[in-house]
Amino acid sequence: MEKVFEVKHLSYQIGETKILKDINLNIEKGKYVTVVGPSGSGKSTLMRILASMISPTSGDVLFNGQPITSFDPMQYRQRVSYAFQQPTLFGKTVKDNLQFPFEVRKKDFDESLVKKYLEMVNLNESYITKSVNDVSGGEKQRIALIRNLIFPPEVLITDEVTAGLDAENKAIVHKMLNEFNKRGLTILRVTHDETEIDDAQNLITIKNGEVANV
Ligand SMILES: Nc1ncnc2c1ncn2[C@@H]1O[C@H](COP(=O)(O)OP(=O)(O)OP(=O)(O)O)[C@@H](O)[C@H]1O
Repeated sequence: MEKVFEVKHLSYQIGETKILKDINLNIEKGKYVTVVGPSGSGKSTLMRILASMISPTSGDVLFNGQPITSFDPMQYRQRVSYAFQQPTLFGKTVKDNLQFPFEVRKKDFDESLVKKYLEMVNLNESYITKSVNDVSGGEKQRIALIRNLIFPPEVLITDEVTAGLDAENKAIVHKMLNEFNKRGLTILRVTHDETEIDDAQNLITIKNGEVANV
């Protein structure tokens, strides 16, 4: 199997505090990997490193066989997309957010495509013109998620993106992500959700900054 990520002897520390300790792991292309572990164990830190938002103190991360440091950050972000634990919407309207993926790619806004994505996460087309102040936390999460997917990346990292959703909307997000995964998207999902953990095909457990299983 082809590896999308190879993590070798990766450590991360802040001052004297060791947050990640000698992490070694491979992520295979096309997998749906679930990352679990106690609060504060280092899951988000590891995901932020894979998303190239922070650099490890030591060790290497290869993306498609190349060090992630060798990629242009803007290009890398289009290939490896990170959906935050607490998403923020920027600008004034939902449209400002969903236009952004087109702007960074210098493409014309495609309203019908955006409407299709909104529908996928159970939001009707009227959301396009809504003010960012008038959408709920769970709606924000779903809008931020589709912002990551309008132009599908090669890898999607989701950090507890279903945490604030009710059962119906959780199921909708699961279905959407499963479909993207079936079409080839590699997904790394951080979660504390028992159902998501029970359903997981590939589990990575992080404990005290270390991989507890591979
Ligand atoms: N910028 C920072 N400065 C100081 N400590 C930090 C920083 N970032 C993370 N930490 C610490 O590193 C440890 C790991 O944090 P991290 O967010 O990676 O954990 P997590 O496993 O994702 O937790 P949770 O499940 O609660 O989201 C925690 O003890 C946290 O307090």
